[in-house]
Amino acid sequence: MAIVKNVSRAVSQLLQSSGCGCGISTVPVRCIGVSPRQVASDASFHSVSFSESDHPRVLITGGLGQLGVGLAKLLRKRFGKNNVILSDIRKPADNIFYSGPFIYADILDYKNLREIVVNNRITWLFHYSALLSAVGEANVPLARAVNITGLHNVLDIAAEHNLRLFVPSTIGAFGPTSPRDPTPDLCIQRPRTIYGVSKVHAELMGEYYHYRYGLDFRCLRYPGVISADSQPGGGTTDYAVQIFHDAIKTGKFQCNLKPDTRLPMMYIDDCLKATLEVMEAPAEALSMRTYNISAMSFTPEELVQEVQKHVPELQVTFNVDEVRQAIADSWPMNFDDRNARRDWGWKHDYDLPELVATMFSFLG
Ligand SMILES: NC(=O)c1ccc[n+]([C@@H]2O[C@H](COP(=O)([O-])OP(=O)(O)OC[C@H]3O[C@@H](n4cnc5c(N)ncnc54)[C@H](O)[C@@H]3O)[C@@H](O)[C@H]2O)c1
Ligand SMILES: C[C@@H](O)[C@H](N)C(=O)O
Repeated sequence: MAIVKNVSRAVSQLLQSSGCGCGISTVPVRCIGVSPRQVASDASFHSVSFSESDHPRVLITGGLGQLGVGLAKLLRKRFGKNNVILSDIRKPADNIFYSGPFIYADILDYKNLREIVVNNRITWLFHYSALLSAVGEANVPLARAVNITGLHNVLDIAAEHNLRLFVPSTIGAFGPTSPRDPTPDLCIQRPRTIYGVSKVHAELMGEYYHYRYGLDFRCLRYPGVISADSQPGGGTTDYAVQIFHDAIKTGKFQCNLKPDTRLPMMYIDDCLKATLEVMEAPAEALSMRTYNISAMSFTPEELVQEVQKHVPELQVTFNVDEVRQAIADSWPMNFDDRNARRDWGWKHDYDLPELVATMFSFLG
């Protein structure tokens, strides 16, 4: 009976505690271990287990997708090649395999993931594994497993081993009842895709673990990301990458969204820069744990006009994919990222003309 009273007193203190959550590591409920995997009671609140002068030891999950290889490159430049381990369940191409440490890691295999974290003394984890919006709708059970069960494994391991954890969220975490122009950080979030639902779940679970167990959880809501040297993994914004390849290869592009569908977008370098910056930001600068980030917002029509400045002969037709269109129509048109700009100095480098010029100079 006494234990029950202590627990409920601790829980109510915890729920009443504001923003920073300092001192939560002493809350006795953590020792009792409500977490199925017994989060360690001595986990320090700001979970940096390396000294400030040391480099973090980094693991990237789902690293062979559109964003992971670029992130590994950026982090290796900053922290040293051998301090950044790229992982996935797919086989890496030769150039990736020989560019730095690569390891097999299935995020659904809790023990394997924990072993990797322990054996490699990981201190920072970037959790990129996911099924994106369009492929998620095509395979809901798999999306649920990877995006939700996988996240649970990652959260528990991160809390248990005192990791700083980055989980990307997305414009897809909003839905038709959210304000769309612009979409602020805090508003109604009722997405209608399994991808969006799993990302809202990730935001909430990460923040819950932060306040409850002191997990150093950091999250950015990415816009649609555009890159030249990596292919997107089955999202609604993929058209904005495909157009460049088709313009160069065939001079013909078939767009699967309506010409006036406005969505927030970002060049990959800005996206990865923001990711590193928020991970390096001092904890006291972060008034929130989940931030919108924004750079530009355009429609297929506007993108085509800009692309045609470089490839005037490009022929464009529209063949709307109903699933993707319905998703896009429920997403933000413009993203309000004032909090990121104020708290940790976020600033994008690429607008639409700069992005298009960069893509063409990269793709030749
Ligand atoms: N690319 C974008 O436009 C964008 C926008 C917003 C948010 N994000 C988020 O950023 C992250 C990275 O996105 P991306 O575009 O590189 O995704 P992607 O689809 O290109 O890559 C995801 C990777 O996850 C891997 N994966 C799938 N199941 C796995 C499992 N069981 N264990 C380990 N890995 C597994 C896949 O093999 C794949 O390489 C995702 O979480 C995504 O939601 C991306
Ligand atoms: C926006 C983002 O999360 C992804 N590119 C998708 O379209 O699903």
